[in-house]
Amino acid sequence: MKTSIATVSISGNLREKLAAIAAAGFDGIEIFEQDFIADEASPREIGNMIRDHGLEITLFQPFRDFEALPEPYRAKAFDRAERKFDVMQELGTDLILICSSVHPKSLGGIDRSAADFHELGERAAKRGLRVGYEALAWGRHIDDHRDAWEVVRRADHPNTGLILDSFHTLGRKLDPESIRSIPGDKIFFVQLADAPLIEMDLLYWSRHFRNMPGEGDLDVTRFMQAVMATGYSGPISLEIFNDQFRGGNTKSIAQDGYRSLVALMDDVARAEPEIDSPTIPARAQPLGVSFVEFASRGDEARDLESLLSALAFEKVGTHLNKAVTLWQQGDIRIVINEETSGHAASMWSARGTSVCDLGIKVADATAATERAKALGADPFAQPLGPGELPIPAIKGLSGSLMHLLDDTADMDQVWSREFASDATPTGAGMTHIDHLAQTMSYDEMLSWSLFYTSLFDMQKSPIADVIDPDGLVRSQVVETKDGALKVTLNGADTHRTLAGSFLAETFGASVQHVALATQDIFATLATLKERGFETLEIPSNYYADLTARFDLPSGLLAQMQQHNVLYDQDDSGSFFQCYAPTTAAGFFFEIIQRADGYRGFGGPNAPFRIAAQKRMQRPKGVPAR
Ligand SMILES: O=C(O)c1ccc(O)c(O)c1
Ligand SMILES: [Mg+2]
Repeated sequence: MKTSIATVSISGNLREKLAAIAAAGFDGIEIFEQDFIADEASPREIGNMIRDHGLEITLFQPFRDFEALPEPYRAKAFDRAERKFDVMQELGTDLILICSSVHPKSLGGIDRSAADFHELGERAAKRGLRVGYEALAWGRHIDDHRDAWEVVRRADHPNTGLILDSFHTLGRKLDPESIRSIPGDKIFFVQLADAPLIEMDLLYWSRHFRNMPGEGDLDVTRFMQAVMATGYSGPISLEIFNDQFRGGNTKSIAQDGYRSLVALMDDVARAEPEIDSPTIPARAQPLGVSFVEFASRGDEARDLESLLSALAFEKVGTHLNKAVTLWQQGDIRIVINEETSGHAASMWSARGTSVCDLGIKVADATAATERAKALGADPFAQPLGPGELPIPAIKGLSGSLMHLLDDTADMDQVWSREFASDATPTGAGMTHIDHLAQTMSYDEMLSWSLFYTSLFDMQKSPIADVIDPDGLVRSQVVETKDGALKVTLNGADTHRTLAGSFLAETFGASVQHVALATQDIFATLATLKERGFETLEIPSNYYADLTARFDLPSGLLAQMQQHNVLYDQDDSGSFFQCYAPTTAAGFFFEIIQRADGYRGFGGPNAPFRIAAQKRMQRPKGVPAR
């Protein structure tokens, strides 16, 4: 099946768009009229340029306000169509999209429209062209794909067909099952878009908020299942009108698009096994975080080591061949990489001390890597030194790296083999990494949530607002059903927020905090206190408010206040959390205890935590700004 994307979906001029679309792996483009009118080359030259990129022009669009007009408008509409046919022949494409009319003079009437489409089909046939009719969700008389199909059916011309667009069907809450009764050969083209569920005017929603399948809340998979059931075999094409994407990174938005299409078609094949069979491995099941690796150097590395020591981590090994050390507590492994060449070195040069690599444990690392590659991720490999194990890795987003580990091929022995370490120090009782918190610019949140949910069997939560004293941060949880891997994505709009200043300090690093789980936070903190560990100070106002919000025993409250522990409670259980001081760049560790199956992340405490961290970062006596 051919993949395609509309040129409106990404930013840049036509040439930049073509390069990015071809590089991402698409077979073709829907060319938007504006995109080629704005270019200085002739339609013929543009057509050749597109083909030189190895791309096909799957569709020319849009053509508006054509059908059911009275004279003299009707004749004019046919003349306009003939002019567009000229352009299409120059460009070298045979299909035009005609969207349902919003013209104030349009008379409507299924048979009137059908007659117009019969005649247009006849004129198109003379030139070897085809016309496709799409119901805009806000069309004046036709706003439902079922009515558009009735027009096409009655037009009864081999060169006139239907165009389906998931947004117009799902955005209007029309049942996509109704597509199953349309003959597949009369569907000339299929456009796909998702969108977040927000109550607003349909036209405005469609033109500004569409996003890639899987990034929003519409059931695009079910829509596509119905399309495939008809026997449709034409291109599947993304048509995404989105303000962020129009201003985003051309290359990475195109890559997101390709990733979303591959994941969608895999979902469709798995949901409709009678129609298609999957061709790529299923989403990988993450089993947890195997390691977090920091790129660091010199004094910065010593500072990080002091922080880890204060948190009762032990240095349990040094790498066979490299300037890399392993720090451990329970099942938590922190790797400090001070190599002067390779990935960590370049990350350190660009970003200073920051997380440069994540190890994710999965059931089958080879299958997970295969899936990642099929979704467009680049595999990553560095030359292996003597005694080193080949562990598959992929490049993530924004320069990040992810290793995928399983228990085969001796991968579980990497620590003993490469670091001569079999120790499992208990330290202060922290057992495993509960979650990772990634910071990014707000614009990158969709890319990251798609990255995780398309590669792994993980679900995303709705986006929540977190109030920073200096701005808003948007936060979203991406996690497995069983909670084995939990990642929070935090999107910053301004550099003045804590998250935003971390991004600026580290030039786009991603993991800003790592949450470490303990079964008994007070025992852990008592041990850490003996080692001179100091937690982030929480003001007494917070504890006064806790007393008002929850019915807590006074002994517990005093204990929390003594250790600067924050508390949350909901239907799922209760939660204790406390924070280590932030590093110079703004990275920090959090220590948490979940009780009675609490599933949240202490969201209500975030504004107080952020305010406290900002106070701690600011030298005393210096005003905020
Ligand atoms: O917003 C529009 O006008 C518009 C134009 C062409 C399309 O294919 C579409 O889905 C919407
Ligand atoms: Mg459309």
